[in-house]
Amino acid sequence: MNARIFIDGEAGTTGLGIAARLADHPGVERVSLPPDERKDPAAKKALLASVDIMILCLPDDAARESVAMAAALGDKGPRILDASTAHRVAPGWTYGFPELAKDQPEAIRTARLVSNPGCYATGAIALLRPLVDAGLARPDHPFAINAVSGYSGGGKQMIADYEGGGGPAFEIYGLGLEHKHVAEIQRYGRLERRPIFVPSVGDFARGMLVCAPLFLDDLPGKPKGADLDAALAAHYAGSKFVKMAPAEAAGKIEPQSLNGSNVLELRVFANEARRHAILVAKLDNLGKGASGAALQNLELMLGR
Ligand SMILES: NC(=O)C1=CN([C@@H]2O[C@H](COP(=O)(O)OP(=O)(O)OC[C@H]3O[C@@H](n4cnc5c(N)ncnc54)[C@H](OP(=O)(O)O)[C@@H]3O)[C@@H](O)[C@H]2O)C=CC1
Ligand SMILES: CC(=O)N[C@@H](CCC(=O)OP(=O)(O)O)C(=O)O
Repeated sequence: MNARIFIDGEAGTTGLGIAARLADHPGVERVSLPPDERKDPAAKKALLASVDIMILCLPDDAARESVAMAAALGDKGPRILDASTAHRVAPGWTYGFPELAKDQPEAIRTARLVSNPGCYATGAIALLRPLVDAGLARPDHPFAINAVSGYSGGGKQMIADYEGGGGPAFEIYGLGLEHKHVAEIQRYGRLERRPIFVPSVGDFARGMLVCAPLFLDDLPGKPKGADLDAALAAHYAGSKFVKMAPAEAAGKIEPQSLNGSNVLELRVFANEARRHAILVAKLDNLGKGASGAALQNLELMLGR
């Protein structure tokens, strides 16, 4: 029997991306509300009782409302995959980054409530968690992370601003040091110390780079760049979507080459003479950073 899937927020950037990925998807029947009822709580409530999995692609407050609506149905309510920030570090929710640890795919497969990771958080956790797990970085290491995203990361409003000619070529933001992704980076990166996170956005639609600079002599055992590369390679050996890539000799990297895919590439740029390294993650913010990751989680929730 086909699984009945409802995308709440299907008219938004992430929702449209998931809907496109689910078109003609085997074993899945997508159910929708008529456009004029998509924000009508009564219509939503009536639909939920007949849905197997609800995917939330909503602003945080609306996501919380939909979760409460499903919870009111008890066991008859759908399982939930939430793409918003609302539940990523909430008790009872399973973090939907299957590559986090060996047992994470099974945890996602059996969970009722799964949170889809943030786009920046995906890159940062992918780089840092294996180093902490391998003892190559202490959990209390003072990490700083900087990143750049395409403007689609800001959803419909930012897309409209940029495509209407209203966005700057480049801007750094989050300078209040309270970005919404820091909590999940800290929790799932296993970081005891809150990292400093500096995001930025550029005048291109999609694509993302997340960077973590490191002083190699500040790490336990004073590793070489190659040791960091080997630890990341060991963690992601056999992974379908997270891949190690060689650091470009030219010492530069652009953010858009993975657009349209669910691949996350990791690189270690190192200068052994200076004992400096920069870890770089590249992903499509709408792919492995949002809709692609959601599809990967949905497949696991469907037992595939
Ligand atoms: N864009 C990205 O790169 C990523 C986004 N996310 C997260 O996904 C979620 C959605 O983001 P994004 O797709 O970018 O946002 P958008 O602004 O593009 O889309 C949000 C959609 O939700 C709809 N909506 C708002 N309230 C309700 C409601 N009560 N019931 C039904 N629909 C509602 C909006 O309707 P209307 O069309 O009328 O405005 C809109 O279509 C957010 O929580 C975001 O943080 C996660 C990862 C990456
Ligand atoms: C460029 C831009 O504005 N990006 C968004 C993050 C993208 C996003 O929506 O992140 P979630 O996965 O947490 O939903 C921001 O910094 O708020």
